[in-house]
Amino acid sequence: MTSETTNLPTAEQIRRAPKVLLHDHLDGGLRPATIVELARETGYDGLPETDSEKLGSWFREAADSGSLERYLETFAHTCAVMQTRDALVRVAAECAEDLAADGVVYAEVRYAPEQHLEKGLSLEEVVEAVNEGFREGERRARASGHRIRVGALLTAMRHAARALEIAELANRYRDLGVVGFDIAGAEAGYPPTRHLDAFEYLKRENNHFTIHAGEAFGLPSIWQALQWCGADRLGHGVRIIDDIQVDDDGGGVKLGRLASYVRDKRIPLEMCPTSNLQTGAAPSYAEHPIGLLRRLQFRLTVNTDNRLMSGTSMSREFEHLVETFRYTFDDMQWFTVNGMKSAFLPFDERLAMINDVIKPGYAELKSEWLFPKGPADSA
Ligand SMILES: O=c1[nH]cnc2c1ncn2[C@H]1C[C@H](O)[C@@H](CO)O1
Ligand SMILES: [Zn+2]
Repeated sequence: MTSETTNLPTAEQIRRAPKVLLHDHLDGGLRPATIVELARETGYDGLPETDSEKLGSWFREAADSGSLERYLETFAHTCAVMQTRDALVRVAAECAEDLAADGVVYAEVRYAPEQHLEKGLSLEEVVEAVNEGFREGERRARASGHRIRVGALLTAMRHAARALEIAELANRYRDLGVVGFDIAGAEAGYPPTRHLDAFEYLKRENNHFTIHAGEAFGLPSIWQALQWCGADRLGHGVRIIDDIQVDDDGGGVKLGRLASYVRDKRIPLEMCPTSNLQTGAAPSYAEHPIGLLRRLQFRLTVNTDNRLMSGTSMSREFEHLVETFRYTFDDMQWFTVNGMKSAFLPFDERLAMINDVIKPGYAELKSEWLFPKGPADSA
């Protein structure tokens, strides 16, 4: 039987659906073949594998450790091959191309400029190379029939002490390809308040930022990110589940003060399900807090985090969710509109993306069941 209610999105439809991505790391999304080539070109001899297929598997397995700290160790290899202007342009262009081919129409891609200075580039040269790559990738995507816009988020590493400098850099390149700021890296032992000066500076400049919080560490990290630092969004934020009580029979749900605040204020949560399984932040897709948080109507978005380390894509994240929770096109559209509402893009552009790109895209997909494919379609 085919009806709208039983018609779950297929993998092919999920790929064609317009998608919005707010949490994706540039140094976590390289093509394995590109890493191998760049290592050869730049003389980096530290790769654990030089066959691109084996290298891809190595990243997925090494990152699948149950610990954020071990997960983060794998980035030494990607950052090692991203130290020249040409390498950064290439990696950024391929990132935009790959996302567009996967049906992403708007993406905010983050990276830490301070991790790309080993061969003498300045912070400004790093930002300009990445921006150039994104523009090139957008052009190539258009040439192959896809439309995408990519904005950069500049990340400061939370164990380091350059956050204010990176925040100033983000502000200098505002309206020039950089749409906001973030902090990332090991969470335990490095609370966001260590970088309060950077966040206060950005607030004074009316600029936007998200903070990785509530991934490897729980509620105190989320609380600090919101109430001390003033984050616009939370990177992950899955541990907000620790402030929600569910009755044994699953019937009653009680939100604590912090969870209520997050929901009431519509704080966007950048969910990255597969990454959370790898770092141990969630035990399985079925038990991932996204299921409950979606039912409770938190402002949730779906993201990839690190496509290379997690062997994922936006489409694959949605495939897992459709399979696990039987999400429909309406659910997919809800996540996607949430993403667009939460983007660091001017309001008029967000609205136009929602009304002129996202909603028509889902309307088209939702109507396909009415027009079953015939033999002519496979010709
Ligand atoms: O999920 C994450 N949590 C904290 N830090 C992360 C995560 N994914 C990537 N990073 C780090 C490693 C990268 O080198 C850095 C900048 O993209 O951000
Ligand atoms: Zn992340």
